[in-house]
Amino acid sequence: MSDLLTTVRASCREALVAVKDVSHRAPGSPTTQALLVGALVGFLAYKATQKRYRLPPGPFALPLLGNVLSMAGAKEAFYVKLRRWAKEKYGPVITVYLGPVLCVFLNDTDVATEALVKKGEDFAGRPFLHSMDVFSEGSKSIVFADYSPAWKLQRKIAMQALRHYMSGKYLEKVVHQVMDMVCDEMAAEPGAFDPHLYNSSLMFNIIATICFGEVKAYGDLELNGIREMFDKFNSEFGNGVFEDVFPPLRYWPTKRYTRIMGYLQGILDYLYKNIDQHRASFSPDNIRDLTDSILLAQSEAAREESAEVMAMLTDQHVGQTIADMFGAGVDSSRLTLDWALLYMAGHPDIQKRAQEEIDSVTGSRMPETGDRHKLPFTQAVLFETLRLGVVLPTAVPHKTLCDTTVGGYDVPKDTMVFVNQWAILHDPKKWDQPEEFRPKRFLDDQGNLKKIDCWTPFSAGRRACLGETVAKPELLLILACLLKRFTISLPEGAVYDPEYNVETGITIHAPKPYKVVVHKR
Ligand code: HEM
Repeated sequence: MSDLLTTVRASCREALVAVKDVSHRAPGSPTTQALLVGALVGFLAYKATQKRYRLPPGPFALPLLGNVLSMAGAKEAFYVKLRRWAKEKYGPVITVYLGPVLCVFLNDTDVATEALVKKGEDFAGRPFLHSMDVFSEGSKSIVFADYSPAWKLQRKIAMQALRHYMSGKYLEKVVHQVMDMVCDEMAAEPGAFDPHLYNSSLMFNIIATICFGEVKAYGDLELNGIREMFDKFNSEFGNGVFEDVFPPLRYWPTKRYTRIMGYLQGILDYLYKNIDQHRASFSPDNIRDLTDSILLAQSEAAREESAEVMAMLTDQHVGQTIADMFGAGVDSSRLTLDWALLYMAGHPDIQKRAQEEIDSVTGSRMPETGDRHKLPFTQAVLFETLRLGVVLPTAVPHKTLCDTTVGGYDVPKDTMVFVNQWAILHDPKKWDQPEEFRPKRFLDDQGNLKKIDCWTPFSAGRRACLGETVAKPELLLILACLLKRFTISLPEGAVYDPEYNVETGITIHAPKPYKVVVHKR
């Protein structure tokens, strides 16, 4: 490894000398120079790495851009292209260069399980991404922190708080309150409408109430502002930002990057305003919500733990834990609801069967969290939605913590590793007719829910979704309440088109905008 570092360092020196020379003779804009430095350093590091390791196969990488041009294109998302490459050319483990950065994509269940479960610790890191490091105030969030004692402690505390405040009767009360408001607004729609806005309002309000304790009115201006910033972030971030893969660009950022960081700063300002208000009125004898619960954990640790532990639980760690609830919890859940409503509108027979099941269990009352195990078919509808509409198609990137292997190939330490969840959950070898919406695949002959090992929308291993155990009951309750109140259909004459929106890049798998009509039941 030290040989490799020496080679890379020498290559970097050569690259810098070369760039100085180029810029001396043909001075360009700082951005051009930054790109040249990044490209040359990356190319030489690429050559050095290739010699040393038996890397997984992959497409030819251009010196300047790696494979980023393959990510562009209006027809096919990159994760779909990768599955095609895996089948036609390279097999399930593929090397791709995002600019100069070496990345490995895992495109089937077997190699993903080998990496995430069997060699869990080798693959448990998170890569350094400049944009996310700025947003997470130095990688102090659970999602973006590297594998470390600080991350473990933060994850443990957040899990305890989530179990308390995002489950059982508390969750049910919040969901019922928010759903009543949002469903009334939906019912007042005179005709067909895009449900995304309602699903977004619903999820932002639920998470904000769980975190900050107060249900906001429908159309609350502050929450709407935050929702808009999330939407703008999603529509601009797409396949990521150049600043993450070409370090010199960070000193001369692009306008898009500056806009994206502006949205993220707006979100942080909102969160810190609420957290500061909680701190000012905090009392350990009156824990009001999830934020208070995390503040309590922090104050208890301050009494009992060493300075070393407290350095892992600063005010910024607390703020970033709340940011995780919004960042990781809201988008995934609201997009899952977007897919669910589309599938329901496109499959009236399946919707009717779920409604019959819900009615038979709940009678004249609204569904409750305790009904969960009596609703296997409705749960199967949710599981199939999470499979087919896999909202985080490449999950969150991992990083190798040591030199390791997967699928018989070498993966050097510090490699960025993506798990192609979309390919795994659409794999024809594991799923019969994977493009079909068929909840029955999750039921056994007696109609009971069955466990399917390759169903991994929440990923697996050490970095698996922290929110899985709360997201499933929460989304089931929301879906059951929606189907109890409404029958959802496509507008007259509309054609069912469950296609994904290719413009959202590799980070998000969302349906193309569509409209529905709701009929009160
Ligand atoms: C439809 C709902 C959801 C889906 C499909 C989903 C999926 C995922 C996936 C695929 C990951 C990446 C795992 C990996 O790196 O291998 C993740 C991470 C994470 N999720 Fe979720 N998630 C959902 C809801 C939630 C909710 C409601 C919360 C919390 C309120 C949450 C909190 C987190 C956190 C904190 C992480 C980072 C875990 C870590 O790095 O240790 N998620 N989620």
